[in-house]
Amino acid sequence: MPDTPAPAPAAPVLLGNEPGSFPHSVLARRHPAIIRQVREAFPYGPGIRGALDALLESCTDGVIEPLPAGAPDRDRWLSWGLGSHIGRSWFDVPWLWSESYFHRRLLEATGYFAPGAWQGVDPFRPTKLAELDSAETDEELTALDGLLTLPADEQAQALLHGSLWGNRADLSFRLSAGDPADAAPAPALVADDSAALWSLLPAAGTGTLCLVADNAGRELIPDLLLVGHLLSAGRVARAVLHLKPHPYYVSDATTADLLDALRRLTAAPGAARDHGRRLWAALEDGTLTVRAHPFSAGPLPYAEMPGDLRAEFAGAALTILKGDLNYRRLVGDRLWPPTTPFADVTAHFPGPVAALRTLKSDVITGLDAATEAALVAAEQQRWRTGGTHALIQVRR
Ligand SMILES: O=P(O)(O)OC[C@@]1(O)O[C@H](CO)[C@@H](O)[C@@H]1O
Repeated sequence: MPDTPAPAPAAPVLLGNEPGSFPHSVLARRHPAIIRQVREAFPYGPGIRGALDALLESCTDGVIEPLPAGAPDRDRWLSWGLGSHIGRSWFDVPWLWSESYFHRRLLEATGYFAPGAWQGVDPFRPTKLAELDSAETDEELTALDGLLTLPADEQAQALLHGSLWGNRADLSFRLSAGDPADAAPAPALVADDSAALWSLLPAAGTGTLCLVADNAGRELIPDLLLVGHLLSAGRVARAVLHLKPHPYYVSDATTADLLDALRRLTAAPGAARDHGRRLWAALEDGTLTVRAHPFSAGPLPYAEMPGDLRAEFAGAALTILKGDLNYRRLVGDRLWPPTTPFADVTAHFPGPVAALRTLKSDVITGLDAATEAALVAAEQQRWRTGGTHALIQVRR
């Protein structure tokens, strides 16, 4: 008999086929709303409008269809399971897969991948730029001046929280989220391993930080500020920023969004401009590098990441995964009992890993029983999806 008990069986993978569930509402309501938003973003001609209508029909009442024969990433999607999902309802395959393929098909419909006039045009750019140019962004940048007088540790903690709560700025989420006035009372932070996080980023650190970004605009800016601070404070020697290779989940950050954010910072007054200039210089001298790995916009959990990405994360002093979707991919997009240890479900990850996430889907692990009970008592299960709670979880 083995000394250690067998690991608990994995929890069920989330599907979108249960009416009334959050995943079902995303497929049935949020995706059609995203198609409507894209239809209005640009004066697309009849061909693209027709393709968007066809996608709407397919994703609500139809089945998953193959990619066109000439699609540049057709083989990659086949290796990600497309072959076994063709002909099935979007609601009956893993929710994570279904959402990811929806966003891939949406870009296809706008002509993003095919040679032609619309190739490479991000249908979400107008909303991303509006957010970047907003008065809220001005306020957040101005607030940086006030940080300068704080002791270094407090600055670091404030920038960590800025990056964490920046994850609320998710444009797809706003298409279906309730009024912020519905926001629930505390505990806002349902898990806080920030002490463990800082212990992995000591002063005079010689390691590399990987930050896997989530949304552009008001999330990417605080992510950049955090990365810039960790570099200039000497907690890491190098940083790698992982972005999406193409527009994804409405507001996910691409290289173009990084450049927009840097322009915004360097054009701002005060401390924001200094941060922007330091980040610019770090990119130029290679202490900050950027990746856009295809797997970052893939439909699979991180347990199935390819070897090159695994090797990169294995070599990092810490990998920070931002946002709800990265969390789902990290822990497997399963309906775990909330007290399932975070260390158990992230044991597959090749190096120290931290999740910074506001809660916007049912998936959750690593809560203590008292916290779960308090959340359920206050809000039933709404705390899981409302975006009003957040977590910092770390596995060394
Ligand atoms: O990863 P993010 O930007 O924090 O959140 C992505 C998100 O809005 O999309 C999914 C539903 O489409 C949910 O998991 C989550 O609410």
